[in-house]
Amino acid sequence: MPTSQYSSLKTNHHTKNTTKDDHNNNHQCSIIPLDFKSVSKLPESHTWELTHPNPLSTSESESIPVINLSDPKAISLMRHACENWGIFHVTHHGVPSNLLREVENQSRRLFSLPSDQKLLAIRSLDSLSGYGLPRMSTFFPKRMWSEGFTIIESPLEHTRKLWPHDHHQRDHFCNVMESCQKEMNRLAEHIMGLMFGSLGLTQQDTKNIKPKYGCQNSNGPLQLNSYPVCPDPTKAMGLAAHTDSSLLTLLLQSSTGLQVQKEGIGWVPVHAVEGALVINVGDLMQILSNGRFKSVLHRAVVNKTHHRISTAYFYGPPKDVKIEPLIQLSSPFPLYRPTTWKEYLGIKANHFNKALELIRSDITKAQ
Ligand SMILES: C=C1C[C@]23C[C@H]1CC[C@H]2[C@@]12CCC[C@@](C)(C(=O)O1)[C@H]2[C@@H]3C(=O)O
Ligand SMILES: O=C(O)CCC(=O)C(=O)O
Ligand SMILES: [Fe+2]
Repeated sequence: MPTSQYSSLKTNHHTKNTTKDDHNNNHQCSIIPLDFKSVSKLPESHTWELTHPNPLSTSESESIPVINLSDPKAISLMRHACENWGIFHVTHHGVPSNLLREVENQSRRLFSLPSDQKLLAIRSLDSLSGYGLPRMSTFFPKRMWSEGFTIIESPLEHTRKLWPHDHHQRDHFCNVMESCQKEMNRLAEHIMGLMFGSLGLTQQDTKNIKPKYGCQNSNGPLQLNSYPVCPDPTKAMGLAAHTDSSLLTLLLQSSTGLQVQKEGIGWVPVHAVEGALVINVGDLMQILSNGRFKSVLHRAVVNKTHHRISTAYFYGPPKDVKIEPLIQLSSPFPLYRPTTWKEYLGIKANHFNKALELIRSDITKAQ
């Protein structure tokens, strides 16, 4: 197992005034998902005080843009989508549909294992990979109605624990997820190129910038999310509102459940579009574009009738690469100071939604 570039990150925001035991208990509670099959009523621990009424139904002009990547207008549509929404669908993306179907099948297979078997692959205190509740769970008093499996670089370490004897299943799962990482990485790099174009960078600028991000990270983090059928969806939360730390996130959702916050409107559903992938702008892209592209606040809701699965690929720079506002976009001054993805994940682990604010450059704080 290669040492992960993120493995030294620790979450220590909840250690104040607690003993080591409290800390471990607290952490265990915030990492171990419920055995969803064993409950028929929404437990108090999973009942959120703020109920979330159905989002506004969207009229044509308010729905998330769908961009056909083979359309010559894709670049200008992308600029509009990134400035106004921070999220869009892409079609004609080149990722084989049978691979996407198989990613979902394999993910269902993993999450339908008995709870005690899944717990063999539980994420450890100081690592990002493995089975468990979303990492941001410690920031919320209530538990989310979901479980996740995070793959950092390779799924092998954890799948060995899930399927110790079934080599065939394990190899198949790993092959499918690794192909998914490769395909998603290729697509993310293509979309990054289009985004640079849409920010007004010349082809030469793009050529100079791209090698900084590319290649080394061809198997970036993959997050499998599972949202089991919920007895009382209006009082539960699948994944609480957050932005992603990545440059871009590529999401496969085969049924609707994702919602985004739109200024002046509220929560807008991102309907599943057959064959499409959802692309959202992450915090590092907001930094790189000097605030032109907004990292979008989003959440996932649950439902009463079907077990929803989603898969997110987080595209970001290699570990030592500093991300800072592009010089071409930094007039009159850069809004953010340079940071690496690794450093930023550490800040996010401690300060969650305040992380972006914390790396605003001194010059803007002095204003
Ligand atoms: C590379 C990443 C990106 C992570 C951390 C790490 C692995 C898991 C990702 C998520 C997935 C769920 C939402 C989020 C907010 C979370 O809690 O874990 C994400 C977080 C981030 O985008 O910051
Ligand atoms: O399940 C979804 O639609 C959203 C998943 C997500 O936001 C994430 O994994 O970061
Ligand atoms: Fe997300």
